[in-house]
Amino acid sequence: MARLLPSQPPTKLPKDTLKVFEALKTLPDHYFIWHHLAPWEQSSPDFLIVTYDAKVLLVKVCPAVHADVQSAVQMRLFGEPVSTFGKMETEVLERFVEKLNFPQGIEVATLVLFPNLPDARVQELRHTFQITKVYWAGKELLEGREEPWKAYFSNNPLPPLFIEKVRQQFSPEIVVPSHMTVRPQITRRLEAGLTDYLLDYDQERAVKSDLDLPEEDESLLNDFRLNIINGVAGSGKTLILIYRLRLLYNLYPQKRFLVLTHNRPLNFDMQARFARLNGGKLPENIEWFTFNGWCYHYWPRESEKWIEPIRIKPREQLAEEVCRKYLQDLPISTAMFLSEIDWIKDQLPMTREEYLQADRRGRGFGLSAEQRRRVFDAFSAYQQKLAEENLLDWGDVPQKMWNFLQDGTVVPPQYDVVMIDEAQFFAPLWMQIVKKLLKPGNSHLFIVADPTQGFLGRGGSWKALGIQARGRTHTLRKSYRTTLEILQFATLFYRTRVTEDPEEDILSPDLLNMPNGVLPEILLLSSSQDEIVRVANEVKEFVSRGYPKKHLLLLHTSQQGVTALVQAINSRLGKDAARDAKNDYPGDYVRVTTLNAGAGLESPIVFLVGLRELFEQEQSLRLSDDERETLIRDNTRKLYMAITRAGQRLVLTHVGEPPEVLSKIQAQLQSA
Ligand SMILES: Nc1ncnc2c1ncn2[C@@H]1O[C@H](COP(=O)(O)OP(=O)(O)OP(=O)(O)O)[C@@H](O)[C@H]1O
Repeated sequence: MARLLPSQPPTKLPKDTLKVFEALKTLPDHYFIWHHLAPWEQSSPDFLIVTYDAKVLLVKVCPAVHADVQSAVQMRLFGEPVSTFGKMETEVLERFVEKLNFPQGIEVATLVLFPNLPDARVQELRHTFQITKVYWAGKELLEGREEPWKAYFSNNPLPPLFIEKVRQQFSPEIVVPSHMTVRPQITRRLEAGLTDYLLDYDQERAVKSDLDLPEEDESLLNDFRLNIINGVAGSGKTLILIYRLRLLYNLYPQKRFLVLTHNRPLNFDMQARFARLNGGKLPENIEWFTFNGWCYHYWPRESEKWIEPIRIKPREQLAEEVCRKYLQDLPISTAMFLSEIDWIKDQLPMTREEYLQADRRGRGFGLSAEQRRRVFDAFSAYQQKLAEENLLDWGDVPQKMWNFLQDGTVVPPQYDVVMIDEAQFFAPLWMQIVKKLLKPGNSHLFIVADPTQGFLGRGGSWKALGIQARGRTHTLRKSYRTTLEILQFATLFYRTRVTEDPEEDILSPDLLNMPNGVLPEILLLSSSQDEIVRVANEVKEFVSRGYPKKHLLLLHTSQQGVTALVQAINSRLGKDAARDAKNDYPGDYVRVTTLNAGAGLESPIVFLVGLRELFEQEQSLRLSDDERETLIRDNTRKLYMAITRAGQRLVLTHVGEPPEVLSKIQAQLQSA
């Protein structure tokens, strides 16, 4: 069967186009066929067909029936202007080819297809109307045989760059303009006048599968339609989400959309990217939130006041106090206790009994039945203390929201489409809440994630998130963001430090054909102050060499570090030369943010700063073996994510001797 994209038409097609659609499907599988989609470009051929030997045919369907022909011929006989019979379709094809502006000798064949008329009649008319370049064909072509089609393709194969140009013009919905990508330009392409890229075939499939949104009265068999994209860092997941959103929004402009992320900088970044694709506009029926931001927005303030969640330090103190009182004699540190609190709050609200029975696999440390009882008592005491002081954890926000949804205090909007980026950071409870936001019976849930960057560290999996991923998942292994050196560095770093992973969710990148670049650089500094000064100077140097400020992204392990970096850069380059990416849309400034908030961002040049803090924690003598292992795994995922933010240059800074693993990997890459 031919490969057709999309494999199902998204909207109700005119019956004749649908007939052609179905007939094209029956061609053999070495035919690649695209159906015109971009709703903002009405006047286009309906189908683009490319054979395995690079021959190309553009097809426009003409719905004319016998009666139209009769009147057209009569009009002609009486010397009246000929009706639009077949003419409009022919002109669309001619204009398309003209716009391609190919040099002489490079030809693209074109065909108007008449599914309601016999071929003999169609040829007669073509002759009468003196059509020369564009072929016309009648309904016999739809009988499902390959042979008759062959006659309409041009004789010579089209060189690949020309095929790409045809595809760019035919499918604007998958064009990646140069300002939307960090992928380097290739001279050969530039010489051919190609500055933009296209989504690759797998990406395009991910954008275009299951685009149909049923009408209100047509329910899907399941609650909602699910699509998951699992992809390595930089494989275009965010891009795919945005492109799919643009398509769906244009196909169904009245529907209600929700885009959720885990962190604020990514949320701003996505809105900016979408606006750029959408003529600078952010439509009102698309809502953009971080998950917590959504809860904040829909919080029922009239029944329960919003309380600003407790900050990290006082939270640790509170947990330490409780730990000392309830868990002192057990090998459970404050960090473990806090992690257990987070885990409990990530699940649907749990009673004591449910916690004692809960499946804690993948948590990194085991607890006996007695220890569980004690931990739950400590947890209850912790909750009690929070309540007494009128405080709240971030983890309580979704817990409360769940209850509000259950008892009807909050009646949430019902979205037709919910899209989640960086879903690896979503907790099971968040997913349960998301499911409640989907319009029952006819909605879409589209999820993109890179498990390597996230959730396995929290003991998660799609299953644990309540998501039936089987058969609904697309996998993307090719990274477009970064260089071979940077991706190899990230992969080696990951593999050296995390050896035993439940392999099912780990994705190995496809390193073939990746562009080369410089090796990641490791700067060693003598103090944290030196580190800030050095990085600020390096930034100044890049800017003075002409690099745009927005091409620099700095990720620091701590919020204080972020503030110090912003100040140091601004004192060198002027007010607002650097800003915390958590608070703003991307602009012409150096983005600085915490390592955690860096997920989903990217930049040609990336600095990772304050790494000592991260590695030092791992050496702490207070950690049990289990805890150390968990921490190493979490830090590794975090750093893997951070390293893969870089497009072309990566600089890591470390105060004092770097951990062996960094020097080892660098040496390994240098000798390769
Ligand atoms: N086919 C493509 N052609 C050109 N550029 C591409 C293509 N696919 C992706 N890109 C670019 O590669 C970069 C990475 O894409 P994106 O941010 O969507 O990846 P991601 O999978 O979401 O990454 P991560 O999970 O690491 O944040 C972006 O600059 C994007 O525009």
